[in-house]
Amino acid sequence: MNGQIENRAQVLQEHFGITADSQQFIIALAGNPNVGKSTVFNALTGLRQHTGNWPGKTVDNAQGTFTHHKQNFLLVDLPGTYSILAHTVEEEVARDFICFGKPDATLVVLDATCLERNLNLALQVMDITANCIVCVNLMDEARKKNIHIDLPALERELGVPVVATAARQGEGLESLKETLYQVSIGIKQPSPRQITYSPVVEEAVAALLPGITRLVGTALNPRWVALRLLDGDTGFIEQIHRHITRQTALPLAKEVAAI
Ligand SMILES: Nc1nc2c(ncn2[C@@H]2O[C@H](COP(=O)(O)OP(=O)(O)OP(=O)(O)O)[C@@H](O)[C@H]2O)c(=O)[nH]1
Ligand SMILES: [Mg+2]
Repeated sequence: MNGQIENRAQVLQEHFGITADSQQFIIALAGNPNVGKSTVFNALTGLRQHTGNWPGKTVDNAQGTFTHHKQNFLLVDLPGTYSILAHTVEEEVARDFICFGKPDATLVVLDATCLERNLNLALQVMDITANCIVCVNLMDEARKKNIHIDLPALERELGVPVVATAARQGEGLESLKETLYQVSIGIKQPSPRQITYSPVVEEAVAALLPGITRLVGTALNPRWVALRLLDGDTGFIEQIHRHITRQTALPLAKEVAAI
């Protein structure tokens, strides 16, 4: 059972306290603090939502549903974070959900008025999952400040769908729902730009990839796992151990130690 993730509904229930039915598409909502995630979340889900805490953590959790083309979606509002390298409990929650909750798509909300800073998180999410959509929110504020964003160029550069919104005004939400639908159902297939690191890092990644692929299979993106391991992220090895298989983590740790 190496590398095979447990049944998703069971993982969602046991590890994340989320009850989802097998017909629902699950969307993770990520973004820096204060970019309008909850505004997007509220605009899409209305009153069909409930809030609580992530299991075992004093971090807020909000889940809500919406329907588009008769397809039901479960939207999960993740804590606002600048990164998902798990230096804080919020980052750990966001990373674990994107990695192990296996959402059908991850929506990264960005602030149109400070795009460059916000793109860091989008690039990290794109390293974990191909099913990523970028929502450039606060477009009304950007317009007020005479900030022009070349959305087609951004989409080309990132390799993932980009949707512009002004969520407080309800602008762009139909297009957002349609894009979430198309990516979740597979009509639209993002192909995120992959960052190339220095030759020494790339060589180490290449050395690790076969072993990691053997161990995690398709349960995680092997390149992301290699980069986390090379970064000495021992907490992540523990999470792999917790979420995937008990046999996986130890050989992984040995492979890294051998490099
Ligand atoms: N002008 C404008 N304001 C917005 C827009 N979207 C959200 N806001 C406002 O921005 C502020 C922050 O919005 P939230 O939805 O709470 O942001 P968040 O990302 O959930 O914040 P955290 O959960 O604290 O990380 C609120 O005052 C919103 O009303 C928008 O498109 N335009
Ligand atoms: Mg919020």
